[in-house]
Amino acid sequence: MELVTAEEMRRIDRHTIDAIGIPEIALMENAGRALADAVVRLVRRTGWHDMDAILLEGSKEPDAGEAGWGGGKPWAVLVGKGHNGGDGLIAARHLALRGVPVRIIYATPPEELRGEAARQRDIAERLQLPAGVYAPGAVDWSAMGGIVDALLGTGTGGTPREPYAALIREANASGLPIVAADLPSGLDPDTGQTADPCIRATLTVTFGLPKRGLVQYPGAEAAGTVLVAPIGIPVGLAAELGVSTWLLTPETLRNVLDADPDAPRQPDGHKGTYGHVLVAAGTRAMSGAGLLCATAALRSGAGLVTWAVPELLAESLIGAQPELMLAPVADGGRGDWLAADPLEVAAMAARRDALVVGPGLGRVPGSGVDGRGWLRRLWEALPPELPLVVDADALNHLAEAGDFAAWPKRPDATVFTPHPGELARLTGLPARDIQRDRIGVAREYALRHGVTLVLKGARTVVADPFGDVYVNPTGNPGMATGGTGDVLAGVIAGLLAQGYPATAAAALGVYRHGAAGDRAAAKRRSPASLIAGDLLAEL
Ligand SMILES: NC(=O)C1=CN([C@@H]2O[C@H](COP(=O)(O)OP(=O)(O)OC[C@H]3O[C@@H](n4cnc5c(N)ncnc54)[C@H](O)[C@@H]3O)[C@@H](O)[C@H]2O)[C@@H](O)CC1
Ligand SMILES: [K+]
Repeated sequence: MELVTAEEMRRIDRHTIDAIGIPEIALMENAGRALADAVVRLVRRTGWHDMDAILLEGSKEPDAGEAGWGGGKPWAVLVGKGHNGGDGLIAARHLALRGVPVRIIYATPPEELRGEAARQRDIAERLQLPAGVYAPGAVDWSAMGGIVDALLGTGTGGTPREPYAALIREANASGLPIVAADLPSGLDPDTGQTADPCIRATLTVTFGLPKRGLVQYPGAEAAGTVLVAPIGIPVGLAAELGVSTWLLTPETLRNVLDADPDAPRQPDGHKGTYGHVLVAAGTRAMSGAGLLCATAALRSGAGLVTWAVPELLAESLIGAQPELMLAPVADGGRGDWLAADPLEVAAMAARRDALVVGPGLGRVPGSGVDGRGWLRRLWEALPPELPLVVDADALNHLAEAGDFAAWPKRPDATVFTPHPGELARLTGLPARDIQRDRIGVAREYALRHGVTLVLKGARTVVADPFGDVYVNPTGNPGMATGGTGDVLAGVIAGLLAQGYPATAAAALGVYRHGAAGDRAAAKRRSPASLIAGDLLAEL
């Protein structure tokens, strides 16, 4: 399923209306009706199984409670002056038709509505649906059962102005369930940034295709549960018009990335069939990072995993995970990576099917060892087609080098897995700016540097070197704990060794890693007690 910007949605709507000839009013009618249908299901508790709209992956099913929402009281339908307001007016009509009482509240004088929205205003008036114009403090919210937010949609620009802002604040403060039309008013549809104020919806019914902002935080939180309602946009039109951002679902993995998440193992396969990973990770203070990474590579299905470690550590790690092979690297008795010869690591890697470098590599501040030179020598000595995952401290070495743009390109086989702090060091942008537009920044970096970029954090973004982006819905806040990144790097390396192309390996890896985290969290009393090692058994 594609994720669209407001501009892309406008292009798709326009094409459907102008080139295909489906009248605008038909799309709007479908939208308003789907919105009403969702509200009726919450009021009547009739369930979601037979609904046309689909629950967006990563969204929880809306909970209508024991009694259903609204307790028989009218629903306040908040109407803005654009087409989003038109959707609200159509929803109000269908709610009334189905026996749910409504009160239309125009944010601005109804004379200001134009086009289709004005036509819906006139229809509502002829049907004598109760309506009034908003005045601050004049709405008795306690008399309402719920709220439909049809104030602002994809035509929003910037922070809601008055009187919208005051109305949004009152709606949020009412404590009533809010169902947003297309997106919560105040949400930036492209980036997921929320204005002050922004509607806090319990449920969002989005029309045609999900907007990017609905799956990126904090927008994902403001949207609540997201239902995607078909409104008559032809299947395949988004792809035809060049949309290149997807929600990472099993269908996306299968149909866009050709990576079947449930692919069976070959009945006659042997350990050689599934590739051999070399893990260069772990140092004296952080041997666990290497162990988690290497074990995760095994759990991802790689046939063989060799864990390279500085020689001094090797003895103490014997038997730590019996399925792993250990490869001590000469370290002059110092137990750290930067004392090891990168050419020796490259030679070891050349005989394997994938290399992951970075977890627990150490930065050795003040050691006098030049981390920048170390990583570049490794990079240049590796066979250019050898699949490579660069994680954690290796990314920091790369950032310190400062001249990565001048390094030789290895576009088909390189995956970087930074969290926002590491990407901040790589790009020189403040982490805050990265978080404000994770999709945009990740896409730009991957395109510019010819790598597959995995930007970690809630709703991990995978960007490939050709401009395609995938947003992962799996995972939970319990996974914000040391070591989960090491597990992810190992999983991706394991998939690379099995022959998945870089982007498919990265996408399948983040999807499975998040799903493993969700299964592990479900088994614990609280997700907060999750530790990285819990993920291994769930992979
Ligand atoms: N174009 C189409 O074919 C369809 C559009 N649909 C609906 O139409 C919406 C888009 O409609 P519009 O493009 O008319 O835009 P909106 O209805 O989102 O909002 C535009 C109106 O809000 C005002 N506005 C913008 N930013 C504001 C701010 N910060 N504070 C206060 N007012 C602000 C504008 O002046 C304009 O009057 C979609 O979100 C969707 O709900 C659906 O009916 C489906 C079909
Ligand atoms: K809205």
